[in-house]
Amino acid sequence: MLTFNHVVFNYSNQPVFSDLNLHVTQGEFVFIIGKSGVGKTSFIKMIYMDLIPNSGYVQVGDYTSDSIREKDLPILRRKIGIVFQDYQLLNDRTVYENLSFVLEVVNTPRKLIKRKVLHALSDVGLAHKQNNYPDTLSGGEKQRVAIARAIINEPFLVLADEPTGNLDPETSEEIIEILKKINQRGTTVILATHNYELIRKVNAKIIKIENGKAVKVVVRKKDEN
Ligand SMILES: Nc1ncnc2c1ncn2[C@@H]1O[C@H](COP(=O)(O)OP(=O)(O)OP(=O)(O)O)[C@@H](O)[C@H]1O
Repeated sequence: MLTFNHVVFNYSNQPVFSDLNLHVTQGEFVFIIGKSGVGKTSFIKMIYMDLIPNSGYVQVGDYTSDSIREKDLPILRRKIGIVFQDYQLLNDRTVYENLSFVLEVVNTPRKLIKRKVLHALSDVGLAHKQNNYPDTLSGGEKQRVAIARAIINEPFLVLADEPTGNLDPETSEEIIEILKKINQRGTTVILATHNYELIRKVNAKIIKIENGKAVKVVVRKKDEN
């Protein structure tokens, strides 16, 4: 489903990945950890092919970074849901409109839009806030709207870049629970964080980025003795 094969990546004069290799299969929950500046955001951007390796390749579903065509990028990105630390909601649109917008741009019939928006909002427990504007929501609620937006096109993969970075520990746990629920339906979830507390809360594969490479990590879970 996702492969990084001998990926080398540098910004103009900043080396980031020297030989990154990893494989994720459909349905996995994967944490990408590593200290600040190690390249977690760059890693996520390589998955939706906003960044392309200098050498090696990234394969995502049916697409490979060294052969993907410009016109295929929107098709790939429609199949991937992305959640950011700062939510990236449209503040001049209601919660409903933030979600319906995503479906309108792909010409979804109006009747289906309503059904899908309400379904996605009830998945994150926010159907009752559909007419609110983002600035009337808490940080946790904003992130739940962002997750609803990410899953509305039924992606095979959800990428979350530090999704709990602006949230308190309890709210962070709620966000992780929602992502777990999405994962249990078969959607692959890849979550990048430097919050090592989070990783004890889910039975997940943990990959640490270190010195430009990916290293698998085994962590004892909180509920294990
Ligand atoms: N557009 C850019 N141009 C040049 N260097 C960049 C650019 N974006 C990031 N970098 C550098 O590349 C390295 C990796 O950055 P990246 O944002 O991927 O790390 P990160 O692990 O996500 O960090 P954080 O946890 O602090 O967000 C850092 O040293 C950063 O300064």
